[in-house]
Amino acid sequence: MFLHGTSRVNEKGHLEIGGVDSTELVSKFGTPLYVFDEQLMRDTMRAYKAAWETTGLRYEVAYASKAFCTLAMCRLVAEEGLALDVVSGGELHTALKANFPPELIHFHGNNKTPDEIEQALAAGIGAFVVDNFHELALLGALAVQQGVVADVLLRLAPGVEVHTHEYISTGKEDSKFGFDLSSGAAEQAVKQAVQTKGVRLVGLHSHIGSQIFETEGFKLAIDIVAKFYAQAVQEWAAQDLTVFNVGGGFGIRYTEEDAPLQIQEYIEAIATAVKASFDRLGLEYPEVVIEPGRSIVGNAGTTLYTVGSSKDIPGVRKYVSVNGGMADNPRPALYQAVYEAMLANRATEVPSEVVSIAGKACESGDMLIWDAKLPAVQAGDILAVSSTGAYNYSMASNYNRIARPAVVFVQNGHADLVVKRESYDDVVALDIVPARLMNGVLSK
Ligand SMILES: Cc1ncc(COP(=O)(O)O)c(C=O)c1O
Ligand SMILES: N[C@@H](CCCC[NH3+])C(=O)O
Repeated sequence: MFLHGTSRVNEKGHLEIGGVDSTELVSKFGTPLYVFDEQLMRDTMRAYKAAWETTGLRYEVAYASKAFCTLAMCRLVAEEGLALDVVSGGELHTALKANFPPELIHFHGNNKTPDEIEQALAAGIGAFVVDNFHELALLGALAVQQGVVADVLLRLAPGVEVHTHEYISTGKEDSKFGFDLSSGAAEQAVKQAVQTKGVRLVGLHSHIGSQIFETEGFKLAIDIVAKFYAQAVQEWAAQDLTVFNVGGGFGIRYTEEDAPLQIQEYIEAIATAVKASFDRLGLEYPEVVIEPGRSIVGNAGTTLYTVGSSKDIPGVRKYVSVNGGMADNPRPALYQAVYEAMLANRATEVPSEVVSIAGKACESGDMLIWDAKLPAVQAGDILAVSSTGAYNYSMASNYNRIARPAVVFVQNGHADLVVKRESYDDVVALDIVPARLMNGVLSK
C-alpha cells in the first residue's frame, strides 16, 4: 500500500497517521473508523493556492464539499481560505452551521428546490451555478421576492468526453447536467439570464468529470467555453461576465498503477489554456475558479477495519471479511473502484497470501478489494484501506441498518473525534411506529 502524507510505519511495526499509532486509534475509537490526515489536507489546499499564485491570474479554489462534508471539514476549509462548493440544502446547512463565510459559497445542483434556493438567498451565498431553465426562472422570481439580486454562473455541457468511469463523466452533451451548446440551449440561457430580474450573470461553468489524469479534456473544454464566453459578452449583452469556472475532477492515486499529474501541472495547463484562449479572443482575463473535491481529501483518508471471518475455497479464492464494506465505502460496488490495503497492526510483515476482502453487507457484490496481497490474515487484525477520504463517508449508508463509522482528524500526534460513531439508537431515531401497530405490544 502506498503511504500518503504523514502516514508511515512506526518502530512498533504499526501504521501511524498524523503521528498517531493506528492501533491506539482503534482502541480509543473502535472500528470501522475513518481517519483523516489533517496536515495532508491542509498541504493540498495550500498547494492549489500556491500553484495559482504563480500564474498571475485572479483565481478562486472552491473545495467541492460533496467529497467529504462535516462541520470540522468546513472549518478546516475556512481556515485555509478556500471557497466552498455545495450541492444541496444539507451541505449548505453544514457550511453555515460551521460559520463558513456565505459569500464564499457556490451552490450547484440540477434540481435545487424552492426551499433550498430560499435558504441560500437568505444566507447571502456568493453565487448560484444555474443548471437549467426551470431553475433560472425560479431563482429570479424568489430573488425578486426577497428583494435581492443573485449572482449566477451558467453550467454548460461543453460536449467533452473524458476517460473515466461513465457515471463520473459529466461534461458530455448527453448528460443530466447543464445547458448544452449544440442545441442552442446555452445561447438561449445566456439571453434569458441577462433579461431575468433578480439575477446577474457573472460567469460560466463547466465540469468535465472526475478522477481525470490528463489535461487534454480541460484544455478542450476551456477552448470551447471561452469562445462561448466571447459570444456571450460581445453578442448577447452579458457584460457582467468575469468568472470562468472550470470545475474539479483532478485525479488521485488509489493504487500503485495510478499516475495522476501534480497539482502544479493541472493548474499550469488550465492557466495556460485560459490565457491562450482569452488572448486569441481579445478578452480581459477572467477570474478562474476550480472546484477540487477528491484531490483535497481522497488520499488523506484511511479506513480502519477489524478482520473477522474468512472462507478458503482451495484452488479458487480466500475471502476475508471485515466489519464494514459497501455501507461505508460504496465505490467498489458502484464504480468498480480499486483500493489497496495493509495490515495496520503488522505493517512490516511481508505479504504471504492473496485474499479478497469482503464487506459484511448482505450482497455478493459487497467486495472491498479483490486479490489483495497481505501477510497471513487473522481474525482481530486491523485492516487499513488507503485513499478513502473522498466519496466514502459522504456516500455512506445505513444499508442493512449498519451504523455509520466515526470520523477522526489526526495531526501532530493528536486525534480529534469529528463525527461520532452512530449507535443503533441513532439508526432508529427517526422511525415512528403508528399507534395502530403497537396494539399487540400495548395489550400485553
Ligand atoms: C460540478 C462539480 N464540481 C466539482 C466536483 C468535484 O470533483 P472532484 O471530486 O473530482 O474534484 C464535482 C464532482 O465530480 C462536480 O460535479
Ligand atoms: N462520487 C463519485 C465522483 C463524484 C461525482 C460528482 N459529480 C466518486 O466517488 O468517484
